[in-house]
Amino acid sequence: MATARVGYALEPKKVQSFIQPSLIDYAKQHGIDLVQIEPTTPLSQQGPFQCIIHKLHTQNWKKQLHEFSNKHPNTVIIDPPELVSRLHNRLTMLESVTHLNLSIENENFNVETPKQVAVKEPKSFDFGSIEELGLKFPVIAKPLEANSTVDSHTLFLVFDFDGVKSLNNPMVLQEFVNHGGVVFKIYVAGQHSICVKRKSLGDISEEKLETVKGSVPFSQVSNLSVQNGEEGGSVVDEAELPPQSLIVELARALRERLGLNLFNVDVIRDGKNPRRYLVIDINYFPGFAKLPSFESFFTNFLLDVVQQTKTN
Ligand SMILES: O=P(O)(O)O[C@@H]1[C@@H](OP(=O)(O)O)[C@H](OP(=O)(O)O)[C@H](O)[C@H](OP(=O)(O)O)[C@H]1OP(=O)(O)O
Ligand SMILES: Nc1ncnc2c1ncn2[C@@H]1O[C@H](COP(=O)(O)OP(=O)(O)O)[C@@H](O)[C@H]1O
Ligand SMILES: [Mg+2]
Ligand SMILES: [Mg+2]
Repeated sequence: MATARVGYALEPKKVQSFIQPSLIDYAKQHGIDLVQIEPTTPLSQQGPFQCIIHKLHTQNWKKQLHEFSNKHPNTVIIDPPELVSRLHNRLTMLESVTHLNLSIENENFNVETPKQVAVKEPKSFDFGSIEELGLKFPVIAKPLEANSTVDSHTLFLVFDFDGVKSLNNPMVLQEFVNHGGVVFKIYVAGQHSICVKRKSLGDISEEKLETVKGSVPFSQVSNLSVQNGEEGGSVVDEAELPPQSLIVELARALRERLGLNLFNVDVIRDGKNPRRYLVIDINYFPGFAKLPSFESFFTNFLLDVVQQTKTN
């Protein structure tokens, strides 16, 4: 069996967590040679590649990739950097979710995004009321830039104007939706998708809202004793997954809209309306290694890509 060379360009931390010996072995047994790309060595000296997967965003890397792709148009680049970059801003990230037309099978479900607005300078926030922005407290403040840094993952629950003013850096203020403490993560690799459940922020009661002030970074949310305590595990265990047809359709529709193959989508289910789902986050090339049978999940995707290059 001829082997296909698939190059990967990833941060060392990601190589460690993702390119596990079990993945290398499984891929090899199925005819795929996973080859590490050294970003500081010219790409042209490291080929040939049937396919390149990557999660690096430096200008130098993007330039190399562009030049390589022009010279070797048959190498499939998973995925185009200019499309990946839409996920690096929390406003453009969710644009693809608007006006998703679901099929008849799923027509009883609504898939939306929470209301949100960008606030460039929270410190000089001068709106008369949060309602003017089409929002109401509590909101969740997320750094506008989703650029893989620790800061970009530091979120805040915000309960009032003082809370908004306490924030630094451009933020997105997003409606907080009670959802029963469970987030669904739909992982997509080309035509393959899988949904897993994870613990999320607990619901915030009306009584709580009367007593909590300001803003609270996420790491401290459980200190508020919002319903996020020890029972978290069983809440997750007991939650019902979204219907499989909805998962598959959402994965397919977003893959087409985004023009991307490797991503995951964080989805919550409105606690007041079980037919209303909200997409809250989309991540490029997430932690696939956390999935059950991730070796076969990912290798099957690579096999599809390699197969397509042969038939073209
Ligand atoms: O490292 P992991 O396995 O936790 O994966 C992270 C993802 O976790 P998830 O698979 O959704 O549970 C994580 O997803 P969340 O934003 O936490 O929902 C991100 O995709 C993160 O990448 P980045 O820091 O945004 O570039 C991912 O980090 P990298 O693996 O890309 O560093
Ligand atoms: N609009 C929202 N309503 C309720 N909970 C939310 C909302 N947005 C985010 N969360 C909670 O915050 C967590 C992190 O938010 P997310 O947007 O996924 O940021 P990150 O990119 O850092 O993962 C989610 O997994 C969920 O628990
Ligand atoms: Mg997330
Ligand atoms: Mg994210």
